[in-house]
Amino acid sequence: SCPYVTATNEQLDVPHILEPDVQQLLNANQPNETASKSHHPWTHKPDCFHTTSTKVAKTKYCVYNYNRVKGQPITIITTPNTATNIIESETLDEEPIEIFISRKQQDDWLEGEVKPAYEIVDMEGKDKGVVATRKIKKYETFMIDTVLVASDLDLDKAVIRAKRAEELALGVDRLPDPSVVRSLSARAGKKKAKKEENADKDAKADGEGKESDIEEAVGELEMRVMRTNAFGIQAQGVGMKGLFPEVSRINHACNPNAFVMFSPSGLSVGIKSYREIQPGEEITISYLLLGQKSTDRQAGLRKWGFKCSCDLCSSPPSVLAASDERRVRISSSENSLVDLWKVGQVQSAIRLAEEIVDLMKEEELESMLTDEYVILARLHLLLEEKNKAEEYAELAVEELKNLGFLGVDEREWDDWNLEKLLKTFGEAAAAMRKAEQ
Ligand SMILES: C[S@@+](CC[C@H](N)C(=O)[O-])C[C@H]1O[C@@H](n2cnc3c(N)ncnc32)[C@H](O)[C@@H]1O
Repeated sequence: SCPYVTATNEQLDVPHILEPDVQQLLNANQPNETASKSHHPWTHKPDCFHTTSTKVAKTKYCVYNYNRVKGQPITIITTPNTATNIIESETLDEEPIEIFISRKQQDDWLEGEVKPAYEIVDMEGKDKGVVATRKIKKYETFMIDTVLVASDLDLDKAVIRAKRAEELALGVDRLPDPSVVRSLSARAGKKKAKKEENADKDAKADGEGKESDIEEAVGELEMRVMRTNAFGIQAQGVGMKGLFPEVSRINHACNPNAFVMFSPSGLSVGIKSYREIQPGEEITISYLLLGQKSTDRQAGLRKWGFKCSCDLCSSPPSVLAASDERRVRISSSENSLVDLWKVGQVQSAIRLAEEIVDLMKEEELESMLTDEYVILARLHLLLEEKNKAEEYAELAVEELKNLGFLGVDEREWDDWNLEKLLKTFGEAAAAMRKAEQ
């Protein structure tokens, strides 16, 4: 299988370099002839419905259920075309473990040599969260998860809410264990607790308190779970909301200790640590692009419907202000750097890039450094300082390896040199090309 993975919460535009390989992988598989004869390979007859909004083109959507050969089942709500693309690419049966961890690690995992790294626990003010049960090494991939419910983003505009809720509920019903989804709802948990409390009271006061148990409309609970716990994914180029049973329990932090990598199909994810994590420490990822200042982060998280209480956001005002100042300086310096480059002030651009590197380190934004290293390599090349350029290229490649962007096969790491790096990379290279024009 394809060893490459991509990430969303990085600044680098890695998917670009990966595209040819991913394409190869997808084209290698022949269309499934039997798919049209019955509802095979789906486990149930797809339940289809149409656009209700007059503002968008009339489109057919269906609820598809599939029991994987390996791994967990999946519900997909999308157009027949997208569903066919997904099933024909055979990505539904990809082996996430082969994508995210090396052969050696796989053997250790399968032989039970690697202890489970985390557990899901109650978390003050955040319902549940994930904490480490052992030391997690820096850059270790310690969690692998596969999407259980995937729902086309276009549905939101195309179909009225009640219909979406009804179809979502049907899709969840058709899973072998619908409670995996339903138990993700914070309110479901509370409602259950309340019910038990009331049952107690009932026993004592003969039926009192029953009125507090108001029934919800069909699918409301599932809609809430998708809103709170699902993440954005891309499957066959289509934007979807994806519900990953375990990853969905990881809370957000603005300075997280872990991050998400997506498999080429977008349907599996690996969670990898940015730094060493101690037993008992909460595992966090960022729901946002890294590097933003606090007001922008809070605005971004409002869409998720919560106010962030992570360590950085709860730090004293002076600490938060200092962090914001550094972050604002990083982004304004990045702009100035491009301007300096444009007018050929290479020395000044280098000084600015070095300053950005220092600021990113101070802000513990090491995962954003690759771009800066690529820029520094290019700038030094302009001054014909080949050795310096190669030094920075090595730093960039090291960072990419650590973050998992170069895949898990160590044999493929060696041919990453300055030339290949500059040819293939990425957002930094594109920005520079623009500046050079
Ligand atoms: C993807 S879920 C994470 C798991 C969730 N705590 C649970 O028990 O299902 C996202 C929700 O967790 C809570 N949450 C996550 N990160 C948070 C943070 N930094 N501060 C406050 N609440 C947070 C919010 O309620 C948010 O809507």
